[in-house]
Amino acid sequence: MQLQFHISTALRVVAEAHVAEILRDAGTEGKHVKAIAQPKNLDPSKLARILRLLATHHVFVEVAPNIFANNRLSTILDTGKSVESLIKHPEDRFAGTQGIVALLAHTADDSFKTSAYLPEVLFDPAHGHLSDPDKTAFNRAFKCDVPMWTYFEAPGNEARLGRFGHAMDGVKNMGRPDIILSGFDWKGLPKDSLVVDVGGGIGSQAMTLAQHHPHLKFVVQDRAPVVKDAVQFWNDNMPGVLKSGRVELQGHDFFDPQPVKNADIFLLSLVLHDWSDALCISILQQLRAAATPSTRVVIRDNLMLYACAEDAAKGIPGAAQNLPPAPLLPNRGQATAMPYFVDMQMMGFFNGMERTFTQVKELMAQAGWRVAEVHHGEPFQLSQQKVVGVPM
Ligand SMILES: C[S@@+](CC[C@H](N)C(=O)[O-])C[C@H]1O[C@@H](n2cnc3c(N)ncnc32)[C@H](O)[C@@H]1O
Repeated sequence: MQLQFHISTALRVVAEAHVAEILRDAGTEGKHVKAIAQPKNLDPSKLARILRLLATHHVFVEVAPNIFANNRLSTILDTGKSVESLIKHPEDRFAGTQGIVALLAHTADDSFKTSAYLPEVLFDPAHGHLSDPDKTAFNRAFKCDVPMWTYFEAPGNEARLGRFGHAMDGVKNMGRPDIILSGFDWKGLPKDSLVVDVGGGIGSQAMTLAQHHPHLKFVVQDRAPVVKDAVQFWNDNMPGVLKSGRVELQGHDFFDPQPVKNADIFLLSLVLHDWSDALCISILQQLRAAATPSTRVVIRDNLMLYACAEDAAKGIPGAAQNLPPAPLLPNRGQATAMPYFVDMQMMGFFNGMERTFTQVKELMAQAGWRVAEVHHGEPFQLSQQKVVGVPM
């Protein structure tokens, strides 16, 4: 188990060497590793060992000594672009893709390096108990003293910032891409209801909602440089929608007063898990201050379960869950380990965390929101849970 990290390294190498794209037309016969290594000038004998580790895990096939072919798992690494264009225009590598390779590259690079430094931070008497977003394992790994978001926006890190935006689209496409549609009655909202996607990234979730619910309007807010990247994403996928005004992209820092005062819904999708409790309360308070009596907040994050039984909060529609019988673990064990991995990422990147329902409910109460509804969804889908709040 303790050596599994080499798989992350190997996956990053093959993704950045465009191996799946090089092998696309080679079919089941495959190609010699010398030809695979050539476009990115890698040492063929080293690349062969990396590919062999992956083939041992059924990603790629070694069809004959040093000859490798794609298989079903390795084709997930194919961006669909030509090797020539990937090499000539690395800045466009993820544009128009499903973001899954961007997600893999982000986690095998940013997350992996960060995770390696987590023990150093946890055992540091000065930093181990802090929850500041600039005193993290990420800060140690990348030798910087600003939060990850600020670091990504610094000159020279454009590729990391762009990759992160597409990686969020990858998070969506890795599971059921329309998971945002379930667990809240978007259809039942009156015509022209305004959904504000706060910290919406390039707008992956808002786009799914906009495509399925033409009666809704959207403001997608994020940090200014992210919003700049979002323009192309919307123009490519929903041409004309920005021009029509149905969707607006807005640079906004969610720690500042919320400028939209007539929102029907404030959506916080995968936002609160990035922050400590105190900072989550600040974000929720800004939304509460801008809410009308009928505004609702929809929080989409993983709702964590203990690895043992816990009394679920009673009296709230949807809060109680059907748990599996023993000897299965109450949280279904390794089969649902993904949110626990994501939790480690949040700890390393931001001093953030994935929370239990009770923890989310308490944060909301401290910011003036009452939980009205909870949706747990299907057990094996990542980040699908939704908690709906109304002003207290
Ligand atoms: C984990 S991503 C989630 C993106 C999107 N909501 C989704 O579900 O795909 C968190 C987002 O929060 C944004 N963010 C971070 N700090 C912010 C701030 N102070 N104000 C607004 N957005 C911020 C990041 O740029 C990033 O796009």
